[in-house]
Amino acid sequence: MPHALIEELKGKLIVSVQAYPGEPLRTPEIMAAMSRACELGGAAAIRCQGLADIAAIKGRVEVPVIGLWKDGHEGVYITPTRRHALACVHAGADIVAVDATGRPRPDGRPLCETLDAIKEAGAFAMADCMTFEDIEAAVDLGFDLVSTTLSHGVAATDCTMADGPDLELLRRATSVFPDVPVICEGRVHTAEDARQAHAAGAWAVVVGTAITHPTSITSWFAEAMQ
Ligand SMILES: CC(=O)N[C@H](C=O)[C@@H](O)[C@H](O)[C@H](O)COP(=O)(O)O
Repeated sequence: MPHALIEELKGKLIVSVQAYPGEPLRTPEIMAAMSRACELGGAAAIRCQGLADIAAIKGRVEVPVIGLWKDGHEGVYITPTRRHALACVHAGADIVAVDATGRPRPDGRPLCETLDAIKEAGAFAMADCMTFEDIEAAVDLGFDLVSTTLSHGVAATDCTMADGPDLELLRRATSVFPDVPVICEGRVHTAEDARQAHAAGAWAVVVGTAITHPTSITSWFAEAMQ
């Protein structure tokens, strides 16, 4: 039986509030204001990037904060080491999201060390996965939540509105692990995508770009009028 904080997320929408390096909205104050706006709209948790954003958002919303730290942009870059994960906990993350793929980690240390450190620090751990095998391994290790986050392997901002979530991976994971909180994340671009992910058994659905990345959303509309 998952902890009450994870249980509270069941059937809910989580919003990912992130701006990328060099973008106009990339300041903690703006990310915190946007997070509060999403909370008012019904977000059951906020997923966010970077220590300053985690701290600012934690101070602004009541709902749980899923924190991560992106360091680099190739290979394992989402909370790549134990040090990054502990810093996210200390910044205020209730749940820490980490890259849980089998790819080499920058410090050469095993993923289980990061997981243990998060748990010892009193937080929960979310496994950002690429494949079904990643999900299996993360369940075996004892992650509190597993997610389809990395299944497409391309930057969220490089997608078009027509790209949808990986429902096939989601369905396989929820049928093999019916008791594990499996999160659908990545390319949930429409309310219909979210409905389908929910119907496919997602414990919760994370929406980022389609709610909180106005540059991408604007380009989708502009391109539709070409
Ligand atoms: C692949 C990667 O680095 N994903 C990141 C993880 O935090 C974010 O850039 C995404 O916005 C997030 O996963 C939500 O996905 P979408 O923006 O597609 O709703």
